[in-house]
Amino acid sequence: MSGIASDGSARAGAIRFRSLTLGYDRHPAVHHLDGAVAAGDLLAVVGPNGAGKSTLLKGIVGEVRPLDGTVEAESRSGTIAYLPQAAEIDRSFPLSVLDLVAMGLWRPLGAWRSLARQRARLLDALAMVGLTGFEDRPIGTLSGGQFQRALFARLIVQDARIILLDEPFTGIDERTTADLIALIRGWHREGRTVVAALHDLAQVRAHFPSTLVLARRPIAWGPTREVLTPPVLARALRLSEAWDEAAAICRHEGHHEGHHEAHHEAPTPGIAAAEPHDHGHDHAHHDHQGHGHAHARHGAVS
Ligand SMILES: Nc1ncnc2c1ncn2[C@@H]1O[C@H](COP(=O)(O)OP(=O)(O)OP(=O)(O)O)[C@@H](O)[C@H]1O
Repeated sequence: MSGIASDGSARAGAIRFRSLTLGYDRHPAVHHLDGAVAAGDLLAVVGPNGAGKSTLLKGIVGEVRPLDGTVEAESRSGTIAYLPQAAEIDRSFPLSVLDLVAMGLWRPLGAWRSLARQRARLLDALAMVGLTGFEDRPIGTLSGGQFQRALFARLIVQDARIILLDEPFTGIDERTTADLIALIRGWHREGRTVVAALHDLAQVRAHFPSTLVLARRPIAWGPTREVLTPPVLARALRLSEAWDEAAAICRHEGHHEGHHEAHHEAPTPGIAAAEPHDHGHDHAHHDHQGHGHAHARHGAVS
């Protein structure tokens, strides 16, 4: 099952990008992304610093609005669980571990209506991340690894179909990382869609069947062993370094704004390369159906 309905809309658990451009103050950070994450995929998003990985996750969850194109995921209301980068989370808030995890109970009137059942569910989640006994600890007193475990417990109780993780293991000890990877693999077995921005390529190779290599725009997308090759990674780095930070949004119609080296790169042969949409900058050949855009192989799932 691809997760994409016959009308092209995203089915439960799938995420569909159509010529998606995301950015800040009209400066694109992710440029013309086409394709789909199939329901149930376990996808790593890799790329150099500033490649747009966090921005892409924020675009999926709705925190950053598209400058152009669309992103369609199952639902924005509660069915997407999102773990931001650690640096974005305020730990000084006076909250107990149990309170933090309880924030994941987004369906208070649903299956976990009774307080006793809610509490049992929270305790189960804490047990799954190895934090039994930590319920009343203020979150400010936890170690980095313990705090990350608590955040994973919150993801567990969210019970979401789509789970987005932004560098979940950065600065986290090996033991915790191994435990959290086991949880992620469990989510994959359960058929949830997991998308994680990661820097450790060995981790990606070992645990993530699919990878999207991003350098502001998609460089390659497909089975990890096919896309995580030295030429692809070198190209991602080159394109990222060549990116013009001040580039304005490159629109389908209108004049040619935002020209930069990325648009002139030739395809890397033999990979599921997502090609630049505007070789020669001939915008007249493009339209809003995405004609003229090469699609990542993975993105062509149907
Ligand atoms: N709130 C913001 N306002 C303006 N520009 C931003 C904002 N957040 C990110 N950017 C810019 O968007 C680009 C992409 O950043 P993003 O954080 O998505 O990259 P990343 O691939 O996650 O990087 P890293 O691996 O360093 O975390 C960068 O040039 C960054 O400076």
